[in-house]
Amino acid sequence: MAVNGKHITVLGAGSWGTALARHLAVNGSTVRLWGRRLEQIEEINAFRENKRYLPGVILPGAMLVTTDLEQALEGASAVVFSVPSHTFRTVLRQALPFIKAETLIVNTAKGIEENSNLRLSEVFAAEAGPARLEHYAVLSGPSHAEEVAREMPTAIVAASTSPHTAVLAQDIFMQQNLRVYTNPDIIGVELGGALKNVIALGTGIADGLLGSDNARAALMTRGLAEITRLGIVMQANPLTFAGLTGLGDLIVTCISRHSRNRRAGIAIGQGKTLQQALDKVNMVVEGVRTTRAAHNLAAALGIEMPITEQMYQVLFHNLSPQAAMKNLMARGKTREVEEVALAHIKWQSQQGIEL
Ligand SMILES: NC(=O)C1=CN([C@@H]2O[C@H](COP(=O)(O)OP(=O)(O)OC[C@H]3O[C@@H](n4cnc5c(N)ncnc54)[C@H](O)[C@@H]3O)[C@@H](O)[C@H]2O)C=CC1
Ligand SMILES: O=C(CO)COP(=O)(O)O
Repeated sequence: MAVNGKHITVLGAGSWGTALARHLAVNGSTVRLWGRRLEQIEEINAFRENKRYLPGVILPGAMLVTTDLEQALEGASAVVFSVPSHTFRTVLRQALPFIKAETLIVNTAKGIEENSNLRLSEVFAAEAGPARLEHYAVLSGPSHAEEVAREMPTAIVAASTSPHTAVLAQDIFMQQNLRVYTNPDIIGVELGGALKNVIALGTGIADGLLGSDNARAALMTRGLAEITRLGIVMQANPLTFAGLTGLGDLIVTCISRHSRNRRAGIAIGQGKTLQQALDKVNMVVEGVRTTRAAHNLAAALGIEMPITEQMYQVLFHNLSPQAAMKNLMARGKTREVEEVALAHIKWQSQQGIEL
């Protein structure tokens, strides 16, 4: 069943939900946007603009914007979740009674659930039942809301364990200024999208502290190496981390002025506390919770993630950014790519790919 041109509901009226709702409406779908805060929804309806989260972007007049979840979801042929990852389980639970079993679900949040350390597709399977994963896709990649809403050329990925579902998600978002690729590796796509935020907080801290291009490049590249190391053990395809949802998103988040994670990191690097940095950004900074989850996952799986470890100490145990940088530079000698290359070969043989 094609979805394009039908009713699509976007849950979450923050910057990403608002930008995607606009995009889908411009792309020819009938769109409803749901947000939980009445005051904010009334303001969007009055001005056709989300002044707090996406100022300067005017929304199409025909789009229904509401706080009524049942009204938003009635008859929806696709539901796009654009809420922060730590609220995904709660919003999903509230929404599921109004969503038919065969409805396409697209999750755009980037995070790992704290405490359970579950990827969000695992949270979905736990709440909706594993059979519905067949209708579940993840949309991820380098895509700041501020630019997608202004139709800047952007390339992203729709990932699903079902090739048919990945193509359905690809079809509803694909447009002349938004190229959507498919990828069956949902594990790698979810991990790349979540873990790049930890590294972007780190490069932000280094930017705030030192303003060094060399340090930023070192953290990005070695950050990708440790993301890949964890991903391989979690059964991701190592090549996914070299793609849009890995390297691509890491680049944009570590260099963009729009990045919340980068901006929070810069504030910390300049001497602000974590709370002061979060107050300054005043939007969701996913990398903070993800740092804790990644730290716990790495410990549970016995994976070395030195940058994540230092980030964990800075964010939650008052280690100074200076000391964290010193600790990273003082690590013992090691090799660059051999372990990742060996893990890739092992992964290929596990998948039955002939070498
Ligand atoms: N902003 C961007 O450019 C992009 C964001 N994302 C991801 O999308 C997700 C949402 O991020 P943003 O829209 O940027 O966040 P945001 O900070 O702009 O907005 C968050 C929205 O979620 C709402 N919210 C908070 N708690 C809620 C709850 N319990 N129930 C319902 N709504 C709740 C807030 O009221 C607000 O409308 C995050 O996981 C982010 O990583 C992904 C790609 C791009
Ligand atoms: O994921 C994003 C861009 O692809 C958004 O990153 P920030 O949350 O750091 O703004």
